[in-house]
Amino acid sequence: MEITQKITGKQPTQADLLAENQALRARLAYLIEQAERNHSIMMRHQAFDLEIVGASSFPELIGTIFRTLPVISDLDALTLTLVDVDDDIRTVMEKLGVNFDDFPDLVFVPDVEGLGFDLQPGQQPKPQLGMFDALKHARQFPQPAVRLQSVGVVPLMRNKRLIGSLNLGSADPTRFSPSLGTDFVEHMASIIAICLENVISNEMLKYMGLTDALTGVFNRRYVDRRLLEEIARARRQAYPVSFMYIDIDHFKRVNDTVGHGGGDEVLREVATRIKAELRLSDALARFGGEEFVVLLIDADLESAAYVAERIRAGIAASMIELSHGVKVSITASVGVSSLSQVPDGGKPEAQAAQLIEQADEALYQAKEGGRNRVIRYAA
Ligand SMILES: Nc1nc2c(ncn2[C@@H]2O[C@H](COP(=O)(O)OP(=O)(O)OP(=O)(O)O)[C@@H](O)[C@H]2O)c(=O)[nH]1
Repeated sequence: MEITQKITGKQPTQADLLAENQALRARLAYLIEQAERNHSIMMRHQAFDLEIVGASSFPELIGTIFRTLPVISDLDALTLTLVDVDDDIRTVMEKLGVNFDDFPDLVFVPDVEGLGFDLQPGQQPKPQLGMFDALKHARQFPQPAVRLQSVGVVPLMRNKRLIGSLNLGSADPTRFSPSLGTDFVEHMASIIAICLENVISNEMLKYMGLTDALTGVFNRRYVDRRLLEEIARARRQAYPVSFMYIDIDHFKRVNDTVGHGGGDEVLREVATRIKAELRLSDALARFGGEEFVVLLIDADLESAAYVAERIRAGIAASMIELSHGVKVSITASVGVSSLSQVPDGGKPEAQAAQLIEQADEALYQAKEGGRNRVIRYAA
């Protein structure tokens, strides 16, 4: 009101006051709307933060990020790049059953240079906001669904270590401009980085607890647990489950000839040869010593024995060359059993024990029968 008076030098009319009042009301309504929108964005981001903090596995976390963040942040593209030295993350996750085909927007690079930040010694990389450049951003956005115009590539840092980048894309050219403040995206990236590091560490621990350190295949704990799950599932869905006991013949002699280190190399090679004959759904484990077991899903005794024969032949097919050049000839005996041979009814624990016992019994017969052979359990 005062302003109107000063400028014009005359008393405002009622119409002036009304117009001004209306303008102020409109401005107020706009500000309220803005505040409500910001509040709603904040609430959605808070809910998102809670959701990702609560994720208990790698696929759950990645799935939540890809599903939720583009919606609450109104993005046309969202991808995540992770530094994966020596493919460790990928290998472990695949072992734990993660299917990376489910996450086409998850990109791995072998080193921090692959992230494309301008890395200066002693300085933390900064978010890069600006126009989309198909050449420069091809790695971050391998297959954008829409024509991107502007992007934000935000570093993911943990304890001053660059672990990846969060890549935000928009079809709006003004969305990510270099002059835009980066506090918000940096905050978001820091929470995502913490969650990623936690979940990856947990998955690594889980993996170590379920695998055999020497050969990298599963251990007994894993098979015991998986067997119970599969027996329960096989009962519900009525598909066959079979089990195989594989024992290297005269392994003591191998150790005596090539030493314990040489014996370890043989164990690793045997694991590789067994794996080459298996399907992704089968589980290979080392039960300790020179014994391996395989849990075959959706395979009856007949087909399990067929796979067992291929494994036996694969182990015996060629000599194993050790790192110091010595070659050793190896054979293995195999016992096979199938859940269909286990009496129905009983508890899954009892059925699992019986399935293992029957394969062990068949293995014993294979050894007795002269080794280097496959025997099916016969009641
Ligand atoms: N190198 C190596 N040897 C192992 C490991 N665990 C067990 N062994 C050896 O595996 C051998 C198993 O020997 P036995 O159980 O007597 O059986 P075998 O000599 O394979 O004879 P058959 O099974 O009857 O054909 C022993 O010499 C163990 O020391 C391991 O992790 N590394």
